Amino acid sequence: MNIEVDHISVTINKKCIIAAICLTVEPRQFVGILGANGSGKSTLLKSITKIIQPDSGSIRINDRCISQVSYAELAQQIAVVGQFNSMDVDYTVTEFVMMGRYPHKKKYESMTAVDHALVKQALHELGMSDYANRKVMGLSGGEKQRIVIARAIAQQTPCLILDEPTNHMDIKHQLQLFTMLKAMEKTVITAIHDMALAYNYCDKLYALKDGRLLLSGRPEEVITKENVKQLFGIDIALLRCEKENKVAVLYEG
Ligand SMILES: Nc1ncnc2c1ncn2[C@@H]1O[C@H](COP(=O)(O)OP(=O)(O)OP(=O)(O)O)[C@@H](O)[C@H]1O
Repeated sequence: MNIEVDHISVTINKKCIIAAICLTVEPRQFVGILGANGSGKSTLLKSITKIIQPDSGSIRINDRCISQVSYAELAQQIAVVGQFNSMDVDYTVTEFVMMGRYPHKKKYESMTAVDHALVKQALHELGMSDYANRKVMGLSGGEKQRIVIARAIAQQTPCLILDEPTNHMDIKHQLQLFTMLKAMEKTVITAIHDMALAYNYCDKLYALKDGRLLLSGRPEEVITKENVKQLFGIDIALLRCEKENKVAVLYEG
């Protein structure tokens, strides 16, 4: 799936939240959105998923203007993991993840063996198989986050849009999640605060500052000492681990 965001701006209560943002996402590209708290990452992602209507500019999905794509159709194309997810439901984990199959169903259409298999597979991929019959309400923060992602995976869309998906997750599950997302070869757009994950997993990064696009490019072009100072006002050092072909980011304050 390709996504083209062309000069979108969002104003809320007369305050400019994002201004003239442009973004191009190629099919199966893994794109990270960086930026300090309040820089506009969620607002940008909500605009792409039609939760917020920009005041100006346009968004095209597979060369179609998003205003012409219905919510039902959008849900078959894009699965969303929001920053805050309502989990106050009296569902089992399986019932919750099964909601990811709704966009593919007509009214009153029953779930099939294929739907059940996809839910089972998604739970397996997130390491949540043993929790299938547990109640959502009793899960820990990290476990809840993993079933929200499992629901998005079960939705079987070509594109995933995630707002800080590693929230509440321990380091092992963060790494597993990004390794899994990368291996899926879907189109992925994710807001992300962890610069090492962004550096090591993303194909392309966009960096926002005060609602404006400050930088874009490959991780090694965007995450530099100078750029991070400009974006976050902190000094970093990049440590290269040649054997693993990975980069660690040391925050120097
Ligand atoms: N409905 C709203 N009313 C007023 N201000 C809003 C509203 N929605 C967002 N904002 C403001 O817009 C700015 C950008 O918010 P947004 O959630 O997009 O930032 P973010 O980059 O995702 O931040 P974070 O890293 O903290 O999640 C913030 O200053 C926020 O307070």
